[in-house]
Amino acid sequence: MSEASTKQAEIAVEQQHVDRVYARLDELRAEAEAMRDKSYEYGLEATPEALNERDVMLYHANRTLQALNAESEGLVFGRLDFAGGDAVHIGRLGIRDPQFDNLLVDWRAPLAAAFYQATPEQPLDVVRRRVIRSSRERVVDLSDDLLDPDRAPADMRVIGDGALMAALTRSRGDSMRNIVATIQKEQDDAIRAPEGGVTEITGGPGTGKTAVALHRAAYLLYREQRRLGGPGVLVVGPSPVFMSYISRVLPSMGEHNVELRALGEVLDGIGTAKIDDPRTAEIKGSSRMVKVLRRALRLPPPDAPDHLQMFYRGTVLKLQADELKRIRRSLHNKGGQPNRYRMRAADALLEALWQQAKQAADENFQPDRDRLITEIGERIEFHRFLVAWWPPLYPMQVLRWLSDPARLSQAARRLLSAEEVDLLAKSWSEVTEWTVADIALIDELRVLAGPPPKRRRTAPEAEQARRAVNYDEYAHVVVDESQDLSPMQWRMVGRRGRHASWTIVGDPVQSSWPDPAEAAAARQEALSAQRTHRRFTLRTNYRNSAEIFAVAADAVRDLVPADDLPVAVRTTGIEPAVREMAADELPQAARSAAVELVAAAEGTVGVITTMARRDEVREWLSTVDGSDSDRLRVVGSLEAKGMEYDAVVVVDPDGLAAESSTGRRALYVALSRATQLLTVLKTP
Ligand SMILES: Nc1ncnc2c1ncn2[C@@H]1O[C@H](COP(=O)(O)OP(=O)(O)OP(=O)(O)O)[C@@H](O)[C@H]1O
Repeated sequence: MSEASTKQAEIAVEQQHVDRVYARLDELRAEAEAMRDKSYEYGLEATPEALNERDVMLYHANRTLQALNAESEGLVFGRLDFAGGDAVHIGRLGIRDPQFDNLLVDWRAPLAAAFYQATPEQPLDVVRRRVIRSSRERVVDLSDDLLDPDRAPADMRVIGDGALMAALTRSRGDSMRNIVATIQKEQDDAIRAPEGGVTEITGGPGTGKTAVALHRAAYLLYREQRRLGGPGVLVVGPSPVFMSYISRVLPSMGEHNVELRALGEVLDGIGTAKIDDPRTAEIKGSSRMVKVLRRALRLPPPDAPDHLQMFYRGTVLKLQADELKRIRRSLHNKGGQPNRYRMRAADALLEALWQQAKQAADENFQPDRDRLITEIGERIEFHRFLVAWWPPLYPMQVLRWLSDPARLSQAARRLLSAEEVDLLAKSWSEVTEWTVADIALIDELRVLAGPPPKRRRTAPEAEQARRAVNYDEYAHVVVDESQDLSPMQWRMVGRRGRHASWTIVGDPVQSSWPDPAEAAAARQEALSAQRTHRRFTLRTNYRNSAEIFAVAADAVRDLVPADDLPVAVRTTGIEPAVREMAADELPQAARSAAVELVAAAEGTVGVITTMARRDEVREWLSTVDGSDSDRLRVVGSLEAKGMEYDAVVVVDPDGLAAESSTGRRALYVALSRATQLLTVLKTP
């Protein structure tokens, strides 16, 4: 038989199995729907037991339907043939036939582990590993690894090789795909690591850290459903664009129960993608800000009255500015959250008024302590004073007050330089939208100030149905691009995972945080409750062609040990184009490069430039064909974090390298985003 017809014959064999799986899937879907309908009938009987049973049925029916309805593309993607002659098919979920025999083994089940772990050196009883590629319900391609030729039966057919290479060469779409069919052993070790403690995964660009982190989340949800399912899993990443890029991976594996949040969206109720200039972001992210904010909360509010005067039974009682200051100080010195001791503040003022009254006592004025406290405490003008002098503190308002440089200088004494105070005050004086770095500060203030009185009561049932605002009981937290979290962001994320186990993914070489030691200390504090710490390093770059990665690596080669750079496995024979031109020719050159790459590449084209010039470059390209489609995107270097495009134009690499103290690393990130084609446009 020719090679092509052998392949067609094997495809037909697999197609038969895939058809059985889809037929069974239809049956199971019908069963789940019937169960859901039945659960509604139970509800009509309305005894507590019936309601309880209905909830359990409904929960199971909905979960099953959700899993069955998850994108069914590539449902069956693998097969293992064992030495004894048995074979199993591996897929995105587990499916049994009516006799309860395996039709499809979930990739996360122990039986499927060999699909990822078996190697020719350690075949784990596997003779042949087969990757099956489908388009909808049709099998279109196969690729085999013969792991143990000595034990293969004589008639075993082995088709092609290189499922991984084929997967890597395909153009990428708008969103990240799941990689279940081609997960590599070093990646699988990290995915299947035990749940508890901290699992840290490092590796250079394109080594699959994000893919691994997401597959690990899916794996843990499957294996530890009881522990993780209720409290939930939080995945934190750099930007909303990135979150949307990765958002389909988990649902495509049937997992919907995961909260994905960009760093600017961790706090409930506000979301932002706006990024400060590097210097301002650096100050806002520094752990010095904890003390600055603590002090800011101790300052009197901007319009606080500077004295309190009350007429009481013909006598004037007056608390002067110094006395009010002393009372404020002693209240704060007790520690704790100011919003929680508004009553204590009232008591302290009333006590001070009583001391005045006591001193003013004579034969005509014989005040009684309890009476005075009750009478003045109930007066409307006393309440008005209290609200102005010790108002409820709302985090965003407190931050906005710091746009006054005098006030900020007071809070930042000996912590921030005059230049730093100016930069911060300026950034907050122009606030139309908060920045990503502000969110961590607002969250810190929220915790330091304590909850302000509730403005509106929500109905108790509604409260129960939703997770609490700023929920912090996640059972597992995944942090992606962790090298870029500032100390303040570590505090914010750490707060949400106090009872959680962690998966932390990053690459120190790509870090844009200028003080790694400070960030490491904050991270250690966030994870201080964890005793187990396991590390995995991924060394193969699956994204870039070797030609592209060689150019990217040049940007940092003298900054880091060679061992910290991954190895790109795929060669294309296409060298990146590096073009030099006069500054005034740059707009036209950028347009031409974008047009060329849109025509040459099948998928997405990213144009990456400095944060400062991204709007300008967007303007240059606004007339290019495809600029209004999703295929062509212009982003600043920080917005490119974690992203990938089939073709990339890097505009002004020297500007990128000079834009901040970690600019060279930002350039490394920009140059390592392309899967197929890279064009670099330099000016002298
Ligand atoms: N085993 C694999 N099989 C197929 N594709 C893979 C595999 N591992 C990684 N990839 C692909 O390689 C690309 C890079 O993966 P990913 O974005 O997870 O890398 P990363 O380490 O997070 O990169 P960066 O640090 O640059 O953000 C993705 O397109 C991913 O789908």
